[in-house]
Amino acid sequence: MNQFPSLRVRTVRLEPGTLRQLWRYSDPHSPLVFLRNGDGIVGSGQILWRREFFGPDRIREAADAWSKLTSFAEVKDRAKVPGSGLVGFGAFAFSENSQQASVLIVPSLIVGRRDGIEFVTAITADSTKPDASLRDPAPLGPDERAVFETGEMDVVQHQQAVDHVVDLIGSGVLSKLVLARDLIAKLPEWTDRRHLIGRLAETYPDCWNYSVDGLTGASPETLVRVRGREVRARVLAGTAPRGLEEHIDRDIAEQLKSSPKNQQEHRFAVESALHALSSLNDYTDPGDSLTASPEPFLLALPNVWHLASDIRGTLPLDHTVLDLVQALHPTAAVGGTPRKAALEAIDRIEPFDRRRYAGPVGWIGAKGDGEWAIALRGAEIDPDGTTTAYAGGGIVATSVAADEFRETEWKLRPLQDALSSGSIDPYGDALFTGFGTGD
Ligand SMILES: C=C(O[C@H]1C=CC=C(C(=O)O)[C@@H]1O)C(=O)O
Repeated sequence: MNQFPSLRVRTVRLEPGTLRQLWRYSDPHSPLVFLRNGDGIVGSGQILWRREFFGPDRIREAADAWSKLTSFAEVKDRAKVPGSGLVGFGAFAFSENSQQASVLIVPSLIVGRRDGIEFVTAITADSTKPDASLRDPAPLGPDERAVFETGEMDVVQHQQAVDHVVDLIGSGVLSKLVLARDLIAKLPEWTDRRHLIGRLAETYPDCWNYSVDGLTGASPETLVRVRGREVRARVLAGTAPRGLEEHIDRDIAEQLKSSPKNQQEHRFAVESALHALSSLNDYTDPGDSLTASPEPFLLALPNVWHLASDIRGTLPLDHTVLDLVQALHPTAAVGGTPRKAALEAIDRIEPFDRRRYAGPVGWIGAKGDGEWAIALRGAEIDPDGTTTAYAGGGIVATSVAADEFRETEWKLRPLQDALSSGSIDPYGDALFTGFGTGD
């Protein structure tokens, strides 16, 4: 594959209402999907360009490679909405020490929808004319389910690790650390993976339904999105389960909102995002201000409540969304505070490579715009069907190990339900009268 082929790109608009559920247009075995509320983009056809990146400079190198590739591209875009024109799908490893490749991928065909505008993008790398006609999605194949088993960290190891982190925090080395655990399953190779995405999209429509290079899930957290010069991020930290009965559910939400432990966990995450974004821009121009929600609000998902804060800012001149991804990753919603000490401790304490769990997943456009989620509530699904799901939680000084384990169970539900037998029941047995004693 030529390192930097001269891509020819054509986007045409479709008659509104032409497209079916977008995930159906993806490849059954290697879906490329980035959707929310039914809008977004799906790649298929041939992989025209794929680059892998490793190590501490993986995001910067990807940004450089993307800017070279786009400088050679000829783009005719008749839709001009986010996701139309030339787009690269990407997923980055959480840790600079990961063995897992971070990737940027350009497929030959992209189908998308945004605010009622539907489009097809065709791309060629051999100087032939791109044919932007819509192809029917492949018929759905087998829908096999998988059952999860304990991964590298069982309940006892997890609780010991939480206690250890609480001790580290007590000794003043850290203020917060996000500790994760894993589950393993085997999805039969012949399974049509679109079923999994379809179920996630149906149950968690407000989340980013993503699938890039085997990394698949439904994440509620926007790392960063850029449209023109407008920058948005949504920081999540602080979690409680949903209650089945309305009054219990409301009580749980109120307890979450007034919980000093969760508020503290949340504050660290917001501060880390604001610090990263302000490091790129001096915001001396009043039109370029950086603002965050004055206080966290409650975000309801089918399986959990979160404390959430929205951040708005302006893209510094001559920057792209990947520059912001590079600055932000990892926020203290998935790493910790202080960042460096937390990352070293995560590498030491977790007995597995996070791979791309909790890393940035999303897309970048030819002009440097794009949408990136944090790859949460998901799994790495290898080509042979080996599936590793991950979930973590923020540990602070007052964390209690048993509560932290339960929290990872709620967070594993989206993927477990979508992959295991039986119909999806996002509430499941999450009928609680409280959410722990960690305050
Ligand atoms: C690390 C995860 O969630 C993060 C995002 C929201 C709430 C979190 C928390 O309450 O700990 C985590 O910071 C995960 O889902 O694996």
